[in-house]
Order: sequence, then structure tokens, then C-alpha cells
Amino acid sequence: MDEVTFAVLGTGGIGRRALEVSQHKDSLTPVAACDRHGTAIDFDGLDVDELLAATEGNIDNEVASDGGSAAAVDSEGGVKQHGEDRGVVASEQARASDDPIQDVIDHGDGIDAVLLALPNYEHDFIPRVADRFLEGGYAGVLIDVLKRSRVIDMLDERGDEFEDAGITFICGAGATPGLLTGAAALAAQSFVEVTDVDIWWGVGLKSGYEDNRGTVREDVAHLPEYDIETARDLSDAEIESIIDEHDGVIEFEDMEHADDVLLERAGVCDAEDVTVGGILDVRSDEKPTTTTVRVTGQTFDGETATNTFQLGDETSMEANVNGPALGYLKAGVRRNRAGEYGVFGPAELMPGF
Ligand SMILES: NC(=O)c1ccc[n+]([C@@H]2O[C@H](COP(=O)([O-])OP(=O)(O)OC[C@H]3O[C@@H](n4cnc5c(N)ncnc54)[C@H](O)[C@@H]3O)[C@@H](O)[C@H]2O)c1
Repeated sequence: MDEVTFAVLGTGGIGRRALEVSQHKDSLTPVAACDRHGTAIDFDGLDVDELLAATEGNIDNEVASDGGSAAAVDSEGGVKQHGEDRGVVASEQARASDDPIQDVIDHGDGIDAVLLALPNYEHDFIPRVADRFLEGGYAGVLIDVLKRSRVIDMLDERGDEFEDAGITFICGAGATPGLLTGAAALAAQSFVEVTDVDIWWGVGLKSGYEDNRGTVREDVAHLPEYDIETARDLSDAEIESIIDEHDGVIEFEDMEHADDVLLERAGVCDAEDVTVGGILDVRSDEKPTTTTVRVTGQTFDGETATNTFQLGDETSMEANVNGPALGYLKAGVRRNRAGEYGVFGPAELMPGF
């Protein structure tokens, strides 16, 4: 595949690792990265080592989505700050900006794909960011790693506009949804009818809440006592005490994960036949349980069976989100270069019996 230039919106827990993982593939050149504070752009390719070293200890994880550096400077906390500069601006390649996302849109002509590693505290935030790319005349790939089912519909509503603009939008392309949704779609190929998809994940994050604030806070919103609004309002101390109450190990059942709607829109099964749950351990890198996808169905010759897919316990959350996100990003660029525009989920990029 020819060279692919890409940008990362959000250099938090996921975005920084996406930049790092991309260094292991020759065809991927990161040319832009931003957080709420500023933007780094270099069409010769960002110096990822410098950017990661400079932002280590300066990661912005403020519980906010909109607003550039002015808003960020006014706010307290949210930055694990050990130097003078906040977030990505700690890198010598970055400049402070009042509207970092607009900086990337303004340079969109030279960017094949944009990975939205942004938080999802407001369900319409990622669709609104997509609107800005539409307004800015961007024609390329947009890809997100969002989790919530309801956001997929919001993106679908924009499908015609993406097609007219020449945008290929890949949604829900992290681990779950993402890698595991694709695995379920592949496992379904043995069956003429799929009756159940059961996704059970295990994540060990020894780096804990401090380095994974967006991911952990959004997961807390899946506990029965919370939703995205109440979880958004929790202070960092309250999140820490929820973690303490669970001794660092939190179990989730019946999560609103977009694997269900993404499998339905790909024609694999009904959304209601998909269940997602898992265990998050924020005190150990070891997975508390093996991540497993079970797809049950009937074969053409009348057998009922379950195809099972498991991730190796040694694979980290960062590997399982960012490898697939970049893989799906490249799949999106292939589609975009072939003139295929609109909204695609990870299951649609697999075989479709
Ligand atoms: N699908 C999956 O398997 C999966 C797994 C893990 C995380 N995620 C999702 O990835 C997303 C990111 O998670 P995280 O842990 O990296 O979050 P994070 O809070 O660590 O990082 C978010 C980044 O977005 C930036 N940002 C926020 N608003 C911005 C704005 N207006 N302009 C520019 N930058 C802005 C922040 O500055 C920060 O750098 C979350 O939505 C999370 O749910 C998905």
C-alpha cells in the first residue's frame, strides 16, 4: 500500500499510543496531532519519540471536550503536569491553539486519514467534530474508537453528506467495538443464522486511572448506578473512591457497546442478540479474565455450534485498541482511494455471508 498520512485528534491515553504503534509500520506517517491545548503539524512526519517523551507526564485528560487552549488554561486539574507546558504543547513540535481541531481541518488536504481519539462524554461530540470536517471541505478518512451504540445512528444520519463530500467514515474501530466486532463477523461466516454473540473482555491497566482517565470514567458510566451525565460530573477523588470500593476490579454487565448495532448493520444478527460485558482491573497489568467472543448459530446442514475467538492474555488494551484502529484506518484509506464513501463499521470490512 502507498504511503498513508494521518492525524490524531486527542493525545490522551489512546492517541499517544496510536502514534507509538504507528511507528511499527513503514506505510503510516503521522503528520498532525492535537489535544485541547495545541497542535503539532509536520508533513515530513512528526518526531513521535520527541512528542511522546515531552508529553509523558503532561497528558491532558480534562473532563471536557470543547474549547481550545484558552478554555483549558482556565480550568483546574485534568493535566498530569510536571513541566511548564500543558498537554501536547510540551512538545517542541506543537504550538498552543484556541481551536486545535480547526488547525487540523485547515491542513486536511495533506492528510489521508484522521483518527478521532477523543472522549465521548457528550454523545454528539464526535458527530459534531465530523460536522466540522464536512464544513471544512475535508475529503478523506475519519475513524473513531467510540464505544456507545447510540452514536452510530448519529453518524449514519450524516451518511449522505459524507458520501457527497468524499469522506469514508469508519466508526467503532478500537478493541470492543472494533477488533472483537470484526472477529464476531468472521466467526459468523460458518452459520446461516446467528442466534447469540457474547463478548466478554478483560483489561488490566496497571497504569490505572491517572493515565487512562477517559477510558476509566466512561467505563464507570456503565455501572448500574451511573450514566454518562452522572459519571461526567464525578470528581477525580470520587472516581478513585469508586475504584477503591471495588478493590480496583470492576465488573460490567450488559454494556451499551456498539458491537450490537455494528453487527446488525452488517447483517450478522439482530442487535438484541449481542451481549457485552467484562472486567477492568486498574491495579494490575494482568488481565482479570480472558477476552473471549462466542458466536452461536446454525449451519446450513442443521448443526448448532459456537465458534470461539480469544485474545492472548499477554496482549494489552493499548495493543488491542490501536493495532486494529490503525488497521481499520488503512482499510478505510483503501476504500476512500477506490471512491467508496459513507459510514462503515468494523464488521462491514469483513467477509459478509
Ligand atoms: N473501542 C475501544 O475498544 C476503546 C478502548 C479504550 C478507549 N476507547 C475510547 O477512546 C477515547 C479516548 O480515550 P482516552 O483514554 O485516550 O481519553 P483521554 O481523556 O486520555 O484523552 C482524550 C484526549 O482528547 C483531547 N480532547 C478533548 N477535547 C478536545 C478538543 N475539543 N480538541 C482537541 N482535543 C481534545 C484531550 O485533550 C485528550 O488529549 C474514549 O472515548 C474511550 O472510550 C475506546
